[in-house]
Amino acid sequence: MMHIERLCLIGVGLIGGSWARALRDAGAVGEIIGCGRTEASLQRAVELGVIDRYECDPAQAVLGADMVVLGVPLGGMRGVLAAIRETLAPHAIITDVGSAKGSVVADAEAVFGRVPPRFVPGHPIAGTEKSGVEASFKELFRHRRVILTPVADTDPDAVATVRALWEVAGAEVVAMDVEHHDEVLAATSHLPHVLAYGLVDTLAHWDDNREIFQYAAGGFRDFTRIASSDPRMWRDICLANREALLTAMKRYITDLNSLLESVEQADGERLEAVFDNAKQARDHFISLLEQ
Ligand SMILES: NC(=O)C1=CN([C@@H]2O[C@H](COP(=O)(O)OP(=O)(O)OC[C@H]3O[C@@H](n4cnc5c(N)ncnc54)[C@H](O)[C@@H]3O)[C@@H](O)[C@H]2O)C=CC1
Ligand SMILES: O=C(O)C(=O)Cc1ccc(O)cc1
Repeated sequence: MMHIERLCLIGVGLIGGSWARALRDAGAVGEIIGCGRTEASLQRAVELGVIDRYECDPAQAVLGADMVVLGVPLGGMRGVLAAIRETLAPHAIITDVGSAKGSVVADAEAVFGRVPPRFVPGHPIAGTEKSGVEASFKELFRHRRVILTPVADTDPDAVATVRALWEVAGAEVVAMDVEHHDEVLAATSHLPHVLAYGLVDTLAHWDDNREIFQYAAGGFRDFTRIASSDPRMWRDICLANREALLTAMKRYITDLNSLLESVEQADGERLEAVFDNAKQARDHFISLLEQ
């Protein structure tokens, strides 16, 4: 099995913490050094056994590391890369878990002049609406997909190592190009989060006493769970994947306007046709997920 002697995790939260737990559980790592902004949460990560020790300065944290995982929000990636540039070991593999990939690739280019060959951009398509190391758990990536988006110069050995470490955590790894990743995720993840936040915000403005929320059924709860996600993280994702998100939002608005027309015109046939098509598409993809 793949073994990493010293792993440095910068940003010890839900995603980085869950991966660290899974790697440790499988015996795939020797030592895990954490790094973050708040000492109290790093201390907690040590108590939980997620990391062995921590450093508050990223430049110190990466010293001697064979692998560096960037588990910070997208808005923090560039600063962290700049901070570790001088002290990173030449053989070290770097990867990240950010929800958009074009922005991380641009950050690496800005800091290093080009994407370093041993930098493997990655994105686990798994998570929850919770944040922080307390919410992390080792099974998070089991039977979930992880997308790696290597660029032309990325070292195939580094890709193979990152792939093997996700597989240790139970994930299924696929490779995709950066632009395609950002378009697909804008449609399937970033747009739904914007819609959930937007809907809850609209209803909250509508009724300042929040009375209507008392009468919300299960469907409302299902639809809006993701509006409990971390607002700063989602601000960063929307800004990082602006172009693709804009395209997805415009498409959705066009279709929503057409639904509005159907309601306005009391066009039951058209409403039913849209709902029927949506139900078939969803039932199909859910059945694929459950296979
Ligand atoms: N939450 C989710 O469901 C998923 C999140 N992601 C991505 O994973 C990354 C991390 O997300 P989570 O683990 O959910 O967040 P989190 O909030 O649980 O963890 C992030 C950690 O990074 C630390 N941090 C923030 N800025 C930092 C900086 N400049 N330097 C060092 N540490 C810093 C925070 O204190 C926190 O401990 C984000 O880029 C996000 O887009 C990817 C897949 C799923
Ligand atoms: O909470 C949920 O269901 C999510 O959708 C989690 C999630 C958040 C961000 C990602 O980039 C990937 C997955």
